[in-house]
Amino acid sequence: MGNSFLVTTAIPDPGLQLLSDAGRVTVLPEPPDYGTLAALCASGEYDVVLTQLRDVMDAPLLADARVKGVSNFAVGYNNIDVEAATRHGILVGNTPGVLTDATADIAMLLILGTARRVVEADRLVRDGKFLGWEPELLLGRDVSGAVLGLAGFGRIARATARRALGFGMEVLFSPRPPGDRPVSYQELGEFAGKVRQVPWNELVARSDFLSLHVPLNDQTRHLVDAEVLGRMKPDAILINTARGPVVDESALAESLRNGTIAGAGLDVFEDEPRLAAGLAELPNTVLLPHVGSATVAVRSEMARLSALNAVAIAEGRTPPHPVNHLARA
Ligand SMILES: NC(=O)C1=CN([C@@H]2O[C@H](COP(=O)(O)OP(=O)(O)OC[C@H]3O[C@@H](n4cnc5c(N)ncnc54)[C@H](O)[C@@H]3O)[C@@H](O)[C@H]2O)C=CC1
Ligand SMILES: O=CC(=O)O
Repeated sequence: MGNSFLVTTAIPDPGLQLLSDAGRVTVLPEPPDYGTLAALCASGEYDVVLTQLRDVMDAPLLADARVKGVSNFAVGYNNIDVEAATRHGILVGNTPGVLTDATADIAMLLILGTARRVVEADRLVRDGKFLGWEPELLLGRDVSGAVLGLAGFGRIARATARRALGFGMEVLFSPRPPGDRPVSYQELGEFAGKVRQVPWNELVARSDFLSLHVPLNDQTRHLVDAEVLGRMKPDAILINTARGPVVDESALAESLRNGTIAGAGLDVFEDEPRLAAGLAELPNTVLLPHVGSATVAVRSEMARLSALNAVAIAEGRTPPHPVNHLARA
């Protein structure tokens, strides 16, 4: 019972129970700012810190941290400098898989919601402006037959492809944009013959819906910038459930304003919780507050995985979902 865990924000059951079965647990009353988190990590009082994706664990913080590990309550770990963690002998864990379907549901919801103008339609009814069926009221666009372009072809992209095929969409993908990586027939698995790999430039030019499913890192930051937006079809819609900074959000707002592209469905923002100037006023957007994994069952599974990672690290074992590996002494 010598283990000690720092939890930066309370997590659902059974996470805290699993941690307290294995040691002493400190849950911070409110999300810590950078300085507070750095001081707590440097205090030597905690074996493992259980972080949220807004907790910045950068190289200077990790250099001074006296912890064995960081367990991130998320599959994405762009908030952690993993290279620095490895250098300082700090293990990192994440929560892959359990949130794949829920996040793909949100990608599909954004595709349907932008295509069928759901926010505008809802507002019209609530504003008392629905005066009865009209032949040309709020005409949207068809999803069936439209081309869905997937940037990335990992877990969430594949789950989105599965849904899109069910809706009769044509699915193209580019596995590691902006570069290329051939995906073998074998690797395509259930998708062989159903989806097609194309180079990034072709994906951008051909997609009616371009949906982003890459992690945020140095190669993917601003993957979609003004130049890429300018090469999309004027009636195309951008969907982002990955990370905000994968898109240059100011350039996106401008492109939506001036009709370079037709719409955007966003679950993530470049500087959360702030939005780029003007984005919230644009009617051709569906904007969600980063709720890709937000179901009761999924958050509970994420809590379980992040706690299991934390306990394993504290006890000197390899976590069930490691992001890095340390060289053996
Ligand atoms: N909106 C939300 O609430 C959620 C957002 N996410 C985001 O979705 C991302 C994808 O999650 P998964 O599909 O589970 O990940 P994954 O690791 O299964 O798939 C990532 C894909 O991106 C590709 N990729 C392209 N460029 C890359 C690069 N430069 N470096 C590394 N990989 C590159 C990989 O090859 C792979 O096909 C997460 O990293 C996270 O940022 C994940 C869960 C919920
Ligand atoms: O954005 C959420 C994640 O799990 O990553």
